[in-house]
Amino acid sequence: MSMLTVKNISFAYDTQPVLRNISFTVAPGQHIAVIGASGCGKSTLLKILYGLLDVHNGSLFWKDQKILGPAYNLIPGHENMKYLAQGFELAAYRTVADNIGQYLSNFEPQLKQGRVQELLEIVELVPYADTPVELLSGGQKQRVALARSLAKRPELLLLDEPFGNIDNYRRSALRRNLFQYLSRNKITSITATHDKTDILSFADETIVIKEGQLLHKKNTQALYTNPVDHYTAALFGEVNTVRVEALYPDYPEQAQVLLYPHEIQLNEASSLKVRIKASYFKGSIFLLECVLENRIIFIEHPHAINTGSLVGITFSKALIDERLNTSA
Ligand SMILES: Nc1ncnc2c1ncn2[C@@H]1O[C@H](COP(=O)(O)OP(=O)(O)OP(=O)(O)O)[C@@H](O)[C@H]1O
Repeated sequence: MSMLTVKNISFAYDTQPVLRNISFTVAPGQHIAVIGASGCGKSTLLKILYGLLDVHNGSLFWKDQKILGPAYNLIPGHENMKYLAQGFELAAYRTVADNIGQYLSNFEPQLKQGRVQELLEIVELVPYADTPVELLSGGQKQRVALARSLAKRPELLLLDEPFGNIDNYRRSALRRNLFQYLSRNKITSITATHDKTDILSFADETIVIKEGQLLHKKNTQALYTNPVDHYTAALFGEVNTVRVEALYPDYPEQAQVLLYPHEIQLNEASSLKVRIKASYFKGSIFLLECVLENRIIFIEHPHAINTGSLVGITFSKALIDERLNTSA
C-alpha cells in the first residue's frame, strides 16, 4: 500500500504554471530523490507534499487521508511528516542541544536527553552540544536543522538540498549516517537534490522533473544505466550525443545514442577521430574535451592528452544496441 499518493496535481504561484499534472505514489520505506534543473519546481513539490501550499488541481493523500493546504488547514505541515527547507530557521541564541530537542516533550528529561545525544552523534556534533547556534558555520547549522527534523521520528522526511552547505569531507559520512538511520528506523524520505552522489548511492527511485512536469519515476540505477533523454542523463554529469553511423556504418544515418564519458575509449586504430581541446584533471581520471564532427564531446581517460592531437575513439557495439533498443 502506498504511503503517499499524488494525483494529477498542478500549481502556480501566479499565472505561470510551476507544476503540471504530477502523479506518483511512494511506498513505505522508500528513499526517493527528486532531481531537475534549477527552477523546475522541486522545492515547490516538497512544500505541496507537506501541505504548505494549496494545489490548483488534483489531490494528494497521506495513506487514506487527504493532505490539505493552508486554505483548509490552520496548522501548516502534516503531523506524520517533517520538512527540512533550504532556508531552515534555528533559534540562534540557544544551544545546539536545545535546538535539536526543541520539539521534544519535557515530561521525561532523561528520555529527551538520550534522544538528543543519539541525534548529535548522527550529525557528528557531539562536541558542540552546548554551543550557541549563532557561533556555528553554515554547514554545522544545516546539520543541527537536520537533527531537529529527525527528533520526533517522522514517518516521512522531506529534505530540500540537505547537504548543500556541507563540505565534501563531512558530507559523505553524514549522508551514510543519515540514510542508515532512516533505513534502520523505517523512515521514508523524499530528497530534492543536485548532488549525484545523493541520488546514485541512496535513492531507490528517482523522480525527474522538467519544467514542472514529471518526466520519469524510476529505479535510480535503471535511470542512470539506460539514459533515455539528454536532459535526464545530464543531471548525472557530462553526457554525449553520438551519431552511431560515424563508427558503425551499418546503422541508419540518423541513429544517435547517449554515451557517458566513461563509455567512450581512445583507440589508435579507430578510423573515427576527435581533436583534443583540453584535458581536465578530475582526481582518479582526466576528462578530455574533444571535438567530434564539429560538436564537443567528453571522454574519460587515465592521462592528459596534448591539446590539438588527433586521436581515434571507439565505443562498444553491444552498448549501442542496448541503448537503441531502450530508447526505441
Ligand atoms: N514564493 C514564490 N513566488 C513566486 N514564484 C516562486 C516562488 N517560489 C518559487 N517560485 C518560482 O517557481 C519556480 C519553481 O521554483 P522551485 O523553488 O520550486 O524550483 P527548484 O526546482 O526547487 O529550484 P532550485 O533547484 O534552484 O532550488 C521558479 O520559476 C521560481 O522562480
